[in-house]
Amino acid sequence: MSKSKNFFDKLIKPFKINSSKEGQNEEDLEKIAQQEQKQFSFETLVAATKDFNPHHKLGEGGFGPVYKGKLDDGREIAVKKLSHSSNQGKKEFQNEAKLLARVQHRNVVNLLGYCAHGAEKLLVYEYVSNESLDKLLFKSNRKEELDWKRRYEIIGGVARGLLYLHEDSHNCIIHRDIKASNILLDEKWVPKIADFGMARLFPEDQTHVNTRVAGTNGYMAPEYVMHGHLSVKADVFSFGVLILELISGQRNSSFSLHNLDAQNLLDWAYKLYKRGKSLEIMDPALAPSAVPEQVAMCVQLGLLCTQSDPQLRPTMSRVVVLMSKKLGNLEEPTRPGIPGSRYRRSRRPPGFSSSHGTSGDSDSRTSESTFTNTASASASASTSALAPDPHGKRPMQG
Ligand SMILES: Nc1ncnc2c1ncn2[C@@H]1O[C@H](COP(=O)(O)OP(=O)(O)OP(=O)(O)O)[C@@H](O)[C@H]1O
Repeated sequence: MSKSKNFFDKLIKPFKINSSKEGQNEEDLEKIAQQEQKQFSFETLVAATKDFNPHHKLGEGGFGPVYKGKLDDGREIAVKKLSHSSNQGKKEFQNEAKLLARVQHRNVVNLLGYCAHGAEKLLVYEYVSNESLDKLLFKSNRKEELDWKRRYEIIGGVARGLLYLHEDSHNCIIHRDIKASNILLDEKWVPKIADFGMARLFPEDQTHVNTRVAGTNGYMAPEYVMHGHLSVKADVFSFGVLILELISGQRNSSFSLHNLDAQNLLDWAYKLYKRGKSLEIMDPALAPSAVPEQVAMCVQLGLLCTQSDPQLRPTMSRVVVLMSKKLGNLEEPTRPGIPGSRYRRSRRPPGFSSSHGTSGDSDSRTSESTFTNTASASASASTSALAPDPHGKRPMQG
């Protein structure tokens, strides 16, 4: 072989496809293309979860069971098997999931991809290792681990995640179900908002109002419960409830303090605030770590976010600005709205019963009985001029 031929061969070697490896390369390209599409094969998910082994089950929410899994490349994942109640077609599901997989933020659980296999629809999320906030805040004896610094950072992180969903993601996403159990914490206690975009994956059809995605006890903005008015301000309200829960360590939906002249957590916070005693709302577990000025500012912020009039509530961008500012510049909150409870699809005849109070209901999905005008409110949420997009894609204009 001549010198120049040798030189030429060396030059093109990296670009040459060895015929014996040609098939392999094609496979690799296919794999890359699949990853780009964010599509997972069903077999991959079966292998990752050991055939959806019950031991791998992390829990079961309103949309179906969630399994922990491990991909071949070592990544840990959480696979949500959507229950068959989603009546969305395969193509539509794939399109929506593909869009949602583009939503990427440090404070939002990353949707790695999806899988549509026969009737099965699955979502593949990054695995978030440190429990959901409700388990730490309300249920465990690990409450002390949530010192003030962590709680303050959680408030800030959720605010930034929501701001991203409302204003900075490709399509504006109204979450509709901000609550402690939808905030997951990673190993560094970074909060991540879970379950965003579910309204897009469980669309309402002509005959059914999918009230599952409508919200949860004690977190729902009154105008949404009563009149079906859906806007980003409904999320702001739920965020405000979350702030007050983080400070008090009390669940709003099951708030009870004897001898207190208050109907619910928000009412109690407002009364204390008016008397200049905001700090009395504080979870005793916070006593050693609290920074009083920050706690007082956050109580005020929680109250601003839960004001009855949605117009008066700050946008999430304002919340983020307020949190980064020097303390003491907040406006006076007006009276909080009465939070509503979840309402669900019901087979009962209209007018059977009505309740949307906050008393005694827990955050679990057992309150099937709540129904009536609120269901029609949800229906109007999908047609209301204030809610131009029933799937929570766009915020209320103006
Ligand atoms: N990405 C994830 N990483 C780790 N655990 C997760 C992840 N997603 C969900 N989980 C866990 O799986 C369980 C079920 O979650 P899911 O979001 O389906 O329901 P939920 O939050 O309990 O209720 P809801 O449907 O009302 O939101 C919960 O314990 C949750 O903490």
